[in-house]
Amino acid sequence: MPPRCSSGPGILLPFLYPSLFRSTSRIARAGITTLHSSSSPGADSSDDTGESPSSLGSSAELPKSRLNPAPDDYAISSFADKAKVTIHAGGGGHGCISFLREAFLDNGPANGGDGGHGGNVYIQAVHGETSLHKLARQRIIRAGRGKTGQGSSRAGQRGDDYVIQVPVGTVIREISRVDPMVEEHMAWRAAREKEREFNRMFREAQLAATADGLDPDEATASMEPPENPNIDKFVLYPGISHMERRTLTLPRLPRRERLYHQPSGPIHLDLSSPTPRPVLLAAGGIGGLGNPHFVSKDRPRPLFATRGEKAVSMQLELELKLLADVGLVGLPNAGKSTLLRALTNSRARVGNWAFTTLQPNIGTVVLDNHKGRRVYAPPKAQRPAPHAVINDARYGNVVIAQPEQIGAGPPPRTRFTVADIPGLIEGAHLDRGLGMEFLRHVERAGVLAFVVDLGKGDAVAALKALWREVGLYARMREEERKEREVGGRIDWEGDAGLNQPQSSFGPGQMMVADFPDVPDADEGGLHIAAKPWFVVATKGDLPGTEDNFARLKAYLNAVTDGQEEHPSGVEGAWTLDCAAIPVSAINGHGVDRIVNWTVGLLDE
Ligand SMILES: Nc1nc2c(ncn2[C@@H]2O[C@H](COP(=O)(O)OP(=O)(O)OP(=O)(O)O)[C@@H](O)[C@H]2O)c(=O)[nH]1
Ligand SMILES: [Mg+2]
Repeated sequence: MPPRCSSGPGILLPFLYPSLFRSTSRIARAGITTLHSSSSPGADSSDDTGESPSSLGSSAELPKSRLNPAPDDYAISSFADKAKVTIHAGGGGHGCISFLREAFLDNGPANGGDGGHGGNVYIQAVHGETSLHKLARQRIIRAGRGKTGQGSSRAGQRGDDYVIQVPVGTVIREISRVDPMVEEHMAWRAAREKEREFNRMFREAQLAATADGLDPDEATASMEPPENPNIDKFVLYPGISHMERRTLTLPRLPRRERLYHQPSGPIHLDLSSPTPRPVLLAAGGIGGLGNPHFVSKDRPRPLFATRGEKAVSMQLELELKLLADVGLVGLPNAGKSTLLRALTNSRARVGNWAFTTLQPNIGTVVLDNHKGRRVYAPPKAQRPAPHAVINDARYGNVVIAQPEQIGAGPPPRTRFTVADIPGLIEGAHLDRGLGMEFLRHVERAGVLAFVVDLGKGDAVAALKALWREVGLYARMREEERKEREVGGRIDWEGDAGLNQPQSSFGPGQMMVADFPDVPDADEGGLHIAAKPWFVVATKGDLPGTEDNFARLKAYLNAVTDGQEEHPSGVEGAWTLDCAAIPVSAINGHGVDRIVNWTVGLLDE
């Protein structure tokens, strides 16, 4: 069979099984030579060395190198993809009770300052953050409390806001919330009810006494009135006596507008793109009013001020779904981490046993020389069109942009990220092994790369097993999503292209993107199966793997041609060009072709 990939400049001939390649490809591939290729001499060039690939032997016989490291040669990453945090917005500071005192002025006017407002807690998704481990350790987050007002009409300082910075791709769910204002309001209603009941009984007792010819005041003297229901909302002058406190007539609380509106719960945020402005989670309490606010003709020297509002606190669950461009999916010990090391500068742990990788690793494939200049610019014809129209009923008829509005096409891709997750085993979707925990990281990858070990059994069976797990997981997630009531989907559009005027949003206010709804979940796992994918047939250097690769290749050709169904069994899954790329990651062979193929799929 002729080679499947086009042999343009920059693409080297398949090094391992040249006879198995076709000459045409349905997807135009960008011809890119990575820096890694130059740093891994001999890559894709077994002809140069004259060495037969099959004679390279197993990893044990190979000299130790960056791609065949000792088990202890790896970088420990402090990574956490889940965190539970309790956030406390800052309470408002109390108002101050104070009077002007000056020489020759004994009883000056009230001059207590207002309390400061409490700080808010915001969340913001930013590039640069990669893990939730700091939050997982921190566990409790408090915004600053508003300071109490001071004499001489000095207002208290506002509490400091707290902005939680999370990686892009974090999903935030509210588990529980305590809103003291709601509790206070309920207590106030109960106290007011008590007061009304007392007033009714008091009136009845007085009427009864008058009817019996008794002194009504004497008859009701023993009846003790309940405390003013508003008493808890005021700070009283410290020198006030118990009796004064009982007889104090407190004014109605003035109505006050909140500066920031507490978002109603339960909060569910999906920060799948960087948030240009922080999203408000918990609003701080309003500061109390100083005693000058209560001065009146009858009450020239108010001996009280109001308390600052207590603020809301809530428990949140954060879950990070890494947003890598490519997700490596494979059975344990297939060679995923070695491949990641070969593709990127990652120092993921490699070992000849299952479950070497316990946490996801992310690596970046750099396609330029770090200075913006591409090592190899893809031909213009292969670049994606500068405009795109999604004409799909599920998304509505969304016209993204017209070419004349954009002018030039998108800037050429300079890098992409690869996620290596722990190996999957049969039943991973049922939480066997470590797989399911980490499958969510590939859920959002643009392209899936199935890493299949050619030296270990039938590659087709391995691929089908992997797809089965991924497909079942996808279905499970969709059912989960269906069950969960998604209150509101928050997304951010950046500063441009908003349907709502920017000015209508105050700083830190929540903004619901004017996107069409997420397509309904009832797709039978299509949200993963519709992604472009390919197979990395690794350990091609091992002897006797050629037949296995040939079978895999034939099977994938049949899937592409529609003679075989998609390995996940999902109807309508992506089968445009199902490729298998043979590599020997441990020798750095075939890595360029993976980069090349991936860029083609990502830019599609
Ligand atoms: N001969 C050969 N051995 C390889 C190749 N790639 C990986 N290996 C070996 O296979 C073993 C497993 O490699 P890993 O990269 O740790 O495999 P993994 O898929 O990340 O494994 P888990 O993290 O356990 O899922 C190691 O001993 C590697 O040296 C290859 O291309 N050729
Ligand atoms: Mg690994």
